[in-house]
Amino acid sequence: MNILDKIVANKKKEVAYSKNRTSYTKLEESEYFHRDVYSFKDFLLDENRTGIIAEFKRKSPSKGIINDKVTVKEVTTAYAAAGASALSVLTDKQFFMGRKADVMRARKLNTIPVLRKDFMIDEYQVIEAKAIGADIILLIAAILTPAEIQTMASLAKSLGLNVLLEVHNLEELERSINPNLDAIGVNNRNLADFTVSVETSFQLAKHIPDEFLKISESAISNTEVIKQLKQAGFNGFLIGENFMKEENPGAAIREFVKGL
Ligand SMILES: O=P(O)(O)OC[C@@H](O)[C@@H](O)c1c[nH]c2ccccc12
Repeated sequence: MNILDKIVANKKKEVAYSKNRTSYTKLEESEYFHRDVYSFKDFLLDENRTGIIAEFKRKSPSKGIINDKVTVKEVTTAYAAAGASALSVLTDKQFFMGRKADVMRARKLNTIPVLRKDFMIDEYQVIEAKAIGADIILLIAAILTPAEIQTMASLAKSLGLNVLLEVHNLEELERSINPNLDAIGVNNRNLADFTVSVETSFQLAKHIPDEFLKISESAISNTEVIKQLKQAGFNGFLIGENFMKEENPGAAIREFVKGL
């Protein structure tokens, strides 16, 4: 079994457990369920912001522990203050050391969009994303059928959430695209074997229709690449490790944005 299969197998169990523990009714009673959602597009295209979607990630299957010493509060507020257009917060526990409470905390402390970063396989998680305060959900083409993407994306839209579809190649892009998506993210990391190449973004850019926001995800470690990605038509840049690997991720993003 490759890592993605393991993650999905574990996620199925986790979702079954959550469904048992917290009913749909309970989720809909959450204080965050009834609220205005921040528009991903407005913040990404805001000239006063950087287009960076800055990620809070303690651990990953490819790198192991990245940083388990910092708090959601210090990191996410520093990201936002440095001009991040959105925050990405991992909620997968087993493989990324994330928690749903991390999204709730990021939501409470910040006034920019929050992406719930997880492996969505069930509509329950979409409702849950809204209930914990997320504005954006991630749908990963590699683990979902086109029909599942369609169903989860339209549910998300009906709740006012923004939808980011993640693809890794042209085949995934072509089979998965549908009008309920707001943004297409090209993952430069192959989730099945962890190899990384920003070339993936450059290659796929021209195949993404202009009505969607274009995001380049993973392995972005310098501002030169961002300039090139902008030239190629990208509006957003999802960066995790490059900031999180530092003792002070807030200082790292502040330094980084000076180069933009
Ligand atoms: O830490 P990086 O290389 O900057 O990557 C961030 C982000 O793109 C990566 O964490 C990611 C992209 N797609 C995902 C799907 C699930 C979990 C994590 C991810």
